[in-house]
Amino acid sequence: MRQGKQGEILLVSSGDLRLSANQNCWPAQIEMEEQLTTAIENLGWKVERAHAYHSDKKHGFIDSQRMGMDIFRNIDPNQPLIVAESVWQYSHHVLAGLTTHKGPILTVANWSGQWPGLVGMLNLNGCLTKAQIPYSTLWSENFTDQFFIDGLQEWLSTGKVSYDQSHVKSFALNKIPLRDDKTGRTFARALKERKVIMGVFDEGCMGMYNAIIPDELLHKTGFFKERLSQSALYAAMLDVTQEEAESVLQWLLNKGMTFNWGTHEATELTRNQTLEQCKMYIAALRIADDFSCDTIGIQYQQGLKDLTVASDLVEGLLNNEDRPPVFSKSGKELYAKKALPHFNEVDECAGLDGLLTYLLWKELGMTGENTLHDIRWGEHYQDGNINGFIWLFLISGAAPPAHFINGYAGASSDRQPAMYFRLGGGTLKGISKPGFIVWSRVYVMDGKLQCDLGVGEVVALPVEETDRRWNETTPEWPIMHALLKGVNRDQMMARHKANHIQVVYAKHETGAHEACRIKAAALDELGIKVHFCGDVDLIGKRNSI
Ligand SMILES: C[C@H](O)[C@@H](O)[C@@H](O)C(=O)CO
Repeated sequence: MRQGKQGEILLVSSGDLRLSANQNCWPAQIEMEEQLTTAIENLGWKVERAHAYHSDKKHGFIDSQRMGMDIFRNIDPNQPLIVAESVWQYSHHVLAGLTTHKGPILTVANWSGQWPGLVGMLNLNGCLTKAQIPYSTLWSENFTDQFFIDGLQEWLSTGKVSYDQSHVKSFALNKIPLRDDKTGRTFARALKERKVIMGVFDEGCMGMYNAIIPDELLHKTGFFKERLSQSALYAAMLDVTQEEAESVLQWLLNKGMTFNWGTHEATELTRNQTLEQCKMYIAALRIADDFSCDTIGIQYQQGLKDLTVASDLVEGLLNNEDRPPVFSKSGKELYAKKALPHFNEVDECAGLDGLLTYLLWKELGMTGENTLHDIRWGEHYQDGNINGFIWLFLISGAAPPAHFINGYAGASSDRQPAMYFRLGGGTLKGISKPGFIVWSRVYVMDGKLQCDLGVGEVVALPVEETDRRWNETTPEWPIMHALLKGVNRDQMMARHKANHIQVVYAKHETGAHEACRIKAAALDELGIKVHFCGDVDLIGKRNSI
């Protein structure tokens, strides 16, 4: 073990498992580390990188759990340590080492949308929270702004950063109208009594320890996992006929959806890749039906990615009520006229939330199509109508067409970026329509299931601004421009315990507040500790939904 030096900060950076992603994103990491190092040195400290650049791999990320463990074995566990992120990373690469690290831990990301670095850091924060490892977290555009410097200074001198969390209100300590409370609780009691099945196609995705709900916690909510295998999904795909796949595709074409097909499999989306996705869509519904699943999650990123095309088109369709009909081998229509809520990247926290929301919204007489997005980035935006911090919610491939401006006709399928998705497959992409949403996140903290939720507004930005935001991030993925009511950027970043955020539309603003209160009561009834975030009208108009 290397003995730490006084006044020295250790720096580690976790990366992807995929060599192509690590190589592609490495220049952004170098730039970020240089800026971060300058900021730390300006405050009189030295920075020592705890692992070197690999000249053979052509990047300097930790790219496996074992590598992370070995690096942590060789450092002084009492030294202050920064995990610096500017790319999407697998948290388990560093989680093992961080579990035994005793010195102060700070996670830092650059405020950039270029690669999912903020997303990677938020995932690590969720994992550290679930693992009950103390940490602080900071973010910055160029590492010279006052918020960042003050936070860094505080961390260097006390080992902690304090945040303004005045936007958070405990559900338990606040009253909501009796009627909303009753509606939420009655719904939740019925769900818990019937019990529901969450079909998990290979648990755990890309090191997202935070996304796995321990069975002991989950069972208390009335949710139970059916552990399914992606091998079975692939086998079931082989059983789907070409005609069945063609009829799904034809249905989508009839709805006016655009497929940006080319011919070069390695870099372009092809018609064959889309048909393979249509087979996966049919196979997923058949397996879900075999096991009577109420919701399913396909992991894709490990295992299935080496065999077949991306699952995104499938995921977006499953999350939509109006979707191509699928029949069992005996001719029964499966999940007719219903969504089969899908949790991307087998994020079980999103699965619990997604199903509950879908069913509750139906009960309240609304359409409950919902999805998770990554919290990818955001910037202040101002024009004649809008003046606020507009988050860029983006997910790696799919959102339900019901969320998009012009539905299916506003949706397109673009080839998944080759550095993440070697075998291609298309996304289900569109621009989320303006309107009011309830946002939420279920997470594990202090050994308990907890949930943050609030009200937001999706805004329509001018085409050029949407395109600019897409071009600054990943233009192949679906986008939502969201304004979160009463929560500023730094409050959100300090508080949020996951890379993902769940979103569902309400009919109008008062309806969103009412639905948010009812959902909070339902979650509370399931035994989940609930926190309102930002401006949620706790008194509200009744019967506004
Ligand atoms: C393709 C990438 O790995 C994505 O899967 C990643 O950015 C995420 O979406 C993480 O939630």
